[in-house]
Amino acid sequence: MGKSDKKRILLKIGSNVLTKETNHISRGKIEDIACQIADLKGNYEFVIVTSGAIAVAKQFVQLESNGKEINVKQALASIGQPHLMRIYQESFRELGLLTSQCLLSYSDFKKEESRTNIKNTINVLVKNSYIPIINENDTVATDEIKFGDNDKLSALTASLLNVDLLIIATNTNGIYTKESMDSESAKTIKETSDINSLKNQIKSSISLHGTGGMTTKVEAAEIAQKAEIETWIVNGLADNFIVDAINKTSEFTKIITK
Ligand SMILES: Nc1ncnc2c1ncn2[C@@H]1O[C@H](COP(=O)(O)OP(=O)(O)O)[C@@H](O)[C@H]1O
Ligand SMILES: N[C@@H](CCC(=O)OP(=O)(O)O)C(=O)O
Repeated sequence: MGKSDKKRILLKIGSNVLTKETNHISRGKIEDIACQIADLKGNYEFVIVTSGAIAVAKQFVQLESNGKEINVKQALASIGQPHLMRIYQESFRELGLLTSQCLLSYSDFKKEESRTNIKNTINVLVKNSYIPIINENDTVATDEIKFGDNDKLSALTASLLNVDLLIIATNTNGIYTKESMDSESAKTIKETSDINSLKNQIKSSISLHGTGGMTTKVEAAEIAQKAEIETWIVNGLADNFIVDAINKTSEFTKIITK
């Protein structure tokens, strides 16, 4: 089953966007995303990779540890994921948008049969107007929680589905030049195809709920570029950030194909 005439966007939403940099998941942000998808659905179809399961659980539970931090995070993800999906489902349904959940792990991308199944399942969902909402299967995926690889997951999914565009929503106006990053007027790198030059601009800082920082986003862009997919790194904290990026009325980083 092939793609429709609509442009397919893989939208990755980071924990900081979903919490609007607080300790609580923001229903308002999820509603903002739903509104934009409803506005754009005539011309675009969306597949979402969302973080936030751990962040949503942390807001109402503290777990006794068995000594390994990673197991606590996995347990938190297991508690938070159904809550996260409930908020997506309720907010999207208000606007007539249908949602579904897919939990994936890296090993799934290594097996040809699993790759085919992921592709076919998502194509059936999208063809039937369901928006697949993907997260890492954190119960089995320890590396993901350690390295913040929902960025990588989004790039692998984008490549597998051969989407037209990968949008990574984070808490900055894209990638800033290294020297301007901590100043009042951080300067966004607007467009480049040069991944190595971007790697030189990265600082080691990571935001409140984030995991991989900008490093994993640039690595994701590299994976997408190899699959000839353009990546946009946009500020998901702003209202209407997808529509504004498409209309070129916001500042963000475009990593174009070679
Ligand atoms: N050159 C750069 N430009 C912008 N942000 C950068 C840069 N280098 C490092 N960062 C850090 O990357 C963070 C975004 O990644 P992360 O905290 O993992 O968020 P997310 O939850 O969206 O994945 C920014 O808040 C910033 O601290
Ligand atoms: N699977 C985890 C994702 C953690 C993660 O990668 O976070 P982020 O760096 O905000 O994309 C969760 O849902 O909490």
